[in-house]
Amino acid sequence: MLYEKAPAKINLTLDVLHKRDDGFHEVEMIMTTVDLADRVWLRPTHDGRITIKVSERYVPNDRKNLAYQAADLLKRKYGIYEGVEITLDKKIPVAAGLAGGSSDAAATLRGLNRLWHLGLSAEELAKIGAKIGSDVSFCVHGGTALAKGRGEMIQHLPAPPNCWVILAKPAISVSTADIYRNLDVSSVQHPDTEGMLQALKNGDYEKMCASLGNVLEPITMNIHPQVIDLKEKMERFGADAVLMSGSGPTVFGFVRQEARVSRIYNGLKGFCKEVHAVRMTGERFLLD
Ligand SMILES: C[C@](O)(CO)[C@H](O)COP(=O)(O)OP(=O)(O)OC[C@H]1O[C@@H](n2ccc(N)nc2=O)[C@H](O)[C@@H]1O
Ligand SMILES: Nc1ncnc2c1ncn2[C@@H]1O[C@H](COP(=O)(O)OP(=O)(O)OP(=O)(O)O)[C@@H](O)[C@H]1O
Repeated sequence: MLYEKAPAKINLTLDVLHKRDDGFHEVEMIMTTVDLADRVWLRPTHDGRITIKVSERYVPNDRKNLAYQAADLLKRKYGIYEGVEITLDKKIPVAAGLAGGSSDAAATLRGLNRLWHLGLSAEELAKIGAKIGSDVSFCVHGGTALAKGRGEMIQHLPAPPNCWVILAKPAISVSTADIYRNLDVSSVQHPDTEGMLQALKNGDYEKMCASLGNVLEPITMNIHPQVIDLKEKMERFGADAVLMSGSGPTVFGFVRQEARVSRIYNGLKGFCKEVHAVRMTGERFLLD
């Protein structure tokens, strides 16, 4: 039995440059991993099958599961006869904008690379991962990165300055495809990606807070006003800066002062079931 950690990501910036001919959007976004992680166990079996065990009600346990797709891709590509039982212990909220499914798929790729002795590099795994979803390539590497293209072109960046991150997910589900579909590319307010790159390079907390931006935020807020409400509450409770992650609906807030963390956490817990206080790990997966 082999274990892999599958951490969530947040978007420090998310910009859309244009809509491509293949229907996807050309993005430019800065992502970083946080220490809220699913746990993935891989057990070799002799029946040649891929099986998924997961207790979360809303997570599929068949080929719709992104971890299944990851195993299936590797198995076919490298002609593996062995089977594998994949057990997912979900800690990352589902359909939250935190790349939970993508990270499970990425962890499965890293784990099966070890279990099946494939000897693939992180770059090779990330390329395979891109076939499953746009966020999988980043999740294979983890850490902090600028992602371009559909999300699969990765440039590594320094870890963000140290602070607390409060994550809060309203009890609604958001379809990423719907949000992109509702985006009018000609009218987006582009975030300050350059400012964020400088903030990371210089370890500048204030500049990081000032440079947060996500072009999908107003789209999701328009459809789900609960996200506006949550962002306002987090700001009022004392977060230094607040933004929606990915296509939402999770909202995250940065806080440096320890005393404020519990105030914000407890304040939000009153009306939001899924609240977490985490750190940005900056931890990158280096494969040998
Ligand atoms: C919102 C983000 O999570 C930010 O990190 C990603 O851009 C989306 O990543 P993801 O959920 O892995 O996305 P995918 O599963 O590849 O695509 C879901 C849907 O989102 C839309 N999509 C996604 C990525 C992209 N660059 N342009 C798009 O238009 C497409 O309609 C696609 O059918
Ligand atoms: N391993 C998995 N964990 C969670 N959901 C999964 C998984 N595999 C497939 N899914 C499906 O994917 C949908 C989106 O879940 P996920 O948690 O990956 O969304 P997300 O955090 O919004 O992802 P992203 O930020 O990449 O857009 C779920 O509703 C579920 O049906």
